Amino acid sequence: MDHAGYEKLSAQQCRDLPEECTHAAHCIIYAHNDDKLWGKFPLRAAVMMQVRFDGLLGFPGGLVDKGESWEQGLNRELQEEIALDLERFRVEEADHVGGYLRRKPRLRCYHCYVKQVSLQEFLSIETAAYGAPDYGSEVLGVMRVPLHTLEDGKGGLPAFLQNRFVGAARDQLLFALQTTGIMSGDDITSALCWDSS
Ligand SMILES: O=c1[nH]cnc2c1ncn2[C@@H]1O[C@H](COP(=O)(O)OP(=O)(O)O)[C@@H](O)[C@H]1O
Ligand SMILES: [Mn+2]
Ligand SMILES: [Mn+2]
Ligand SMILES: [Mn+2]
Repeated sequence: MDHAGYEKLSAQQCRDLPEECTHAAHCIIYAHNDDKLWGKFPLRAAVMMQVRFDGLLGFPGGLVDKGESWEQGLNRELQEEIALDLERFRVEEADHVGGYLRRKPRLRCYHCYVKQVSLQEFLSIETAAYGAPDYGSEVLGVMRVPLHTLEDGKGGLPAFLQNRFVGAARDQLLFALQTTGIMSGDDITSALCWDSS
């Protein structure tokens, strides 16, 4: 069991969930980034997160409505929240990497999708987000996750991970950073240093 009471499910296990399960789906959009902060600290990648209406950090996406497939619900939410150009960047079933299951107060699976784009495309998605229907209400800011660690061993990702995340978003971020190869397991463990200090 992951912390915060979620069970991590593989994509296949998600497909075996019972009928009564409700679903949410969120997407981790990222691009590899070879730039360096001050020519020194590799930025590694651009990974999109948002400041939500509830003050917590999360990924774009949301509840899948009745009658929608997970992908239909997610693409609708991405259009609402970041004005994603679905002609160019529609999220597909193949982008589904698994889910986080909660049994209480109701059975609900929080599906995680990961979509890689080029840095150029990422920039176009970012700028379009300010024109999204939900921008300024449900979505109060679009940001990139700092993936570097400063010399003090705390600035950058360690400090960022001290923020308040919604639901399983923090687990999903760490899972995606590792499975995409953006960061090694060791890098991630050291970024969690703050938790142990
Ligand atoms: O980024 C995320 N990762 C995992 N779960 C999330 C994330 N954002 C929100 N959730 C969870 O999913 C539920 C529905 O998501 P959201 O608040 O985005 O719905 P909406 O966009 O349809 O209003 C939230 O109540 C929260 O528990
Ligand atoms: Mn919604
Ligand atoms: Mn929404
Ligand atoms: Mn949402």
